[in-house]
Amino acid sequence: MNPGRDAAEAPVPSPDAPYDADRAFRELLRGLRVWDHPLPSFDASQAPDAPLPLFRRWLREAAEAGQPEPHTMTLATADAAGDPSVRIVMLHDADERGWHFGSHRGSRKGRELADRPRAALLFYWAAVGRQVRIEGTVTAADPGESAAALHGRSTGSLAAALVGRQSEVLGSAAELDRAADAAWDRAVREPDAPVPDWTRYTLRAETAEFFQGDARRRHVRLNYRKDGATWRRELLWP
Ligand SMILES: Cc1cc2nc3c(=O)[nH]c(=O)nc-3n(C[C@H](O)[C@H](O)[C@H](O)COP(=O)(O)O)c2cc1C
Repeated sequence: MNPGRDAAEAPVPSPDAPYDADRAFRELLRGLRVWDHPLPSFDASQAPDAPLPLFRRWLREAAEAGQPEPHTMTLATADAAGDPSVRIVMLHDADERGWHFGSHRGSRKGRELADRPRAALLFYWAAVGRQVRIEGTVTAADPGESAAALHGRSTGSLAAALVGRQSEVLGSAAELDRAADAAWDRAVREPDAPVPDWTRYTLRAETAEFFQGDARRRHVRLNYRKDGATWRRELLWP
């Protein structure tokens, strides 16, 4: 194994020195890098008038560059007191109506969105050094559209939705095993099984920011802001 430059420069710990977990962790962090591989350039002056085509292009380029799971995104919501929470969800579609995802109405995020239908999405695609932030208002689709969207997805997605009770406290792993097995059997047997709690949500963007990372930290940030029927574009300091 080649120890590399960092290892060669690291002080050799005495065999009697106690293991310092804090220090080891800090050194691990310091040894990690971002933007240390060739990245695409981004000419913001050539960007389209609206964020959707650019988003679609960047997602495709992230997938082509080998970014694992580029269609997963961080969804931030807030409760009625304004306390934030985040989690990963899957992007089901992005079109003129907005960015679509699915979840349980009774989950923490579902309850937060019912109280306060505002959210932020974040995509980070390390393979291309790109980040996209989208903010806006979220609407819940009606039961018919939600059901159609769920039943158009895989058996695994239906089985996961059928398990239900998302974000409730789980009594034991065995309880989940039984529920998951029953849900899977039902999803196979009944591909149109109803899941009334499962909801398709759509975030209508009001701002969308595209960040292109650069090895020399000369990052490009292009922000789109909705202004009536059109989008305003502005560069931001990195
Ligand atoms: C890769 C990945 C994809 C996920 N996709 C979804 C999803 O599409 N919908 C969903 O409700 N939860 C999804 N989850 C689970 C959420 O991150 C989260 O644990 C769950 O929705 C409960 O969140 P909440 O308690 O904040 O409501 C996904 C998790 C991961 C790691």
